[in-house]
Amino acid sequence: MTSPDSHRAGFACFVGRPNVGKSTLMNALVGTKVAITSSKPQTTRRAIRGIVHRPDAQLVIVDTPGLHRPRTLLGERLDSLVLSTLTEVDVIGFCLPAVDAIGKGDRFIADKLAAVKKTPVVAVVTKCDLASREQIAEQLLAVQELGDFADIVPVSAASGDNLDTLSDVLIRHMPLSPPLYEDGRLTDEPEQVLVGELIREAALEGVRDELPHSIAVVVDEMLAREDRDDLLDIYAHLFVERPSQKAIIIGHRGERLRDVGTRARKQIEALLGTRVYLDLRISVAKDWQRDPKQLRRLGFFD
Ligand SMILES: Nc1nc2c(ncn2[C@@H]2O[C@H](COP(=O)(O)OP(=O)(O)OP(=O)(O)O)[C@@H](O)[C@H]2O)c(=O)[nH]1
Repeated sequence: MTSPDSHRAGFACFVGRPNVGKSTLMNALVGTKVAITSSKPQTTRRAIRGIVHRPDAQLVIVDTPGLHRPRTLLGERLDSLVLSTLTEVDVIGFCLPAVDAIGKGDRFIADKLAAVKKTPVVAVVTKCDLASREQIAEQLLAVQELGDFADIVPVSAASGDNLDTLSDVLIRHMPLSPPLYEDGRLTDEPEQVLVGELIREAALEGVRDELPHSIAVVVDEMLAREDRDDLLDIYAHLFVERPSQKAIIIGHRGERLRDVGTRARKQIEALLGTRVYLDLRISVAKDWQRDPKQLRRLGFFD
């Protein structure tokens, strides 16, 4: 047993270009599915936390959206969210896939990180299961050239390789502190937000490239069915920006939307451990990404 005075606890976040494996890595560290993943870039829009509980330490992970150059109002908000997150954590994990050559996007982020002087940065070389030993070795050298990192750790979220080492390294940067959250909690994200993310994930499956950024989900209500303790009624709205997108989501005779609802419901039931009735509506919120009022309504302002 670790003595209470040597217990460490604190916050870490992962940054990196879209699609470098941040969400998958956080899920693998925490050991359950708390952030959504998909092969489409920029699926993460909220700081979702997962918590790694160990006898000697508690590591609270804040998952940040991909840091990228702002294009829309939504993009700008994401970036300011990322930058404020960076100064509030104890350590930053900068994710770079083993298989991609370091490019402009990575340098852009490295420059931003260099400006956040207070927070130590650990470079995490991700997706090592896809790379040869030589490729990994070369990438480690290339990453070393990219910036001044406290450590460089190669990992694979898919195979689980080196995840314990990564936790150790991140925890080394945590202050001495008793646990910040009660034992057994994996996430402090309100259930409603997680439910919304699962619906969005189901809606994103199989849609074309331009659509992902146009989909937002608002969970209006989650209520236990009267006289039943095994059934939860969930009322949610899917928002898209244009009528043509609405038609795509609905599909032929509503088949696609029904399918989205079924897949989302199964995921939600698995998450909450109860049966769920999901009432899913779809609406057009014209150009919501560029409209501050709509953004607020859809939950992108605090
Ligand atoms: N083979 C392999 N694939 C991985 C690994 N980690 C992530 N991936 C895949 O890479 C893709 C992107 O992963 P995400 O975790 O969604 O990436 P992200 O950086 O969170 O992406 P954004 O939310 O867009 O910022 C998904 O298809 C994952 O399955 C890994 O360790 N090995």
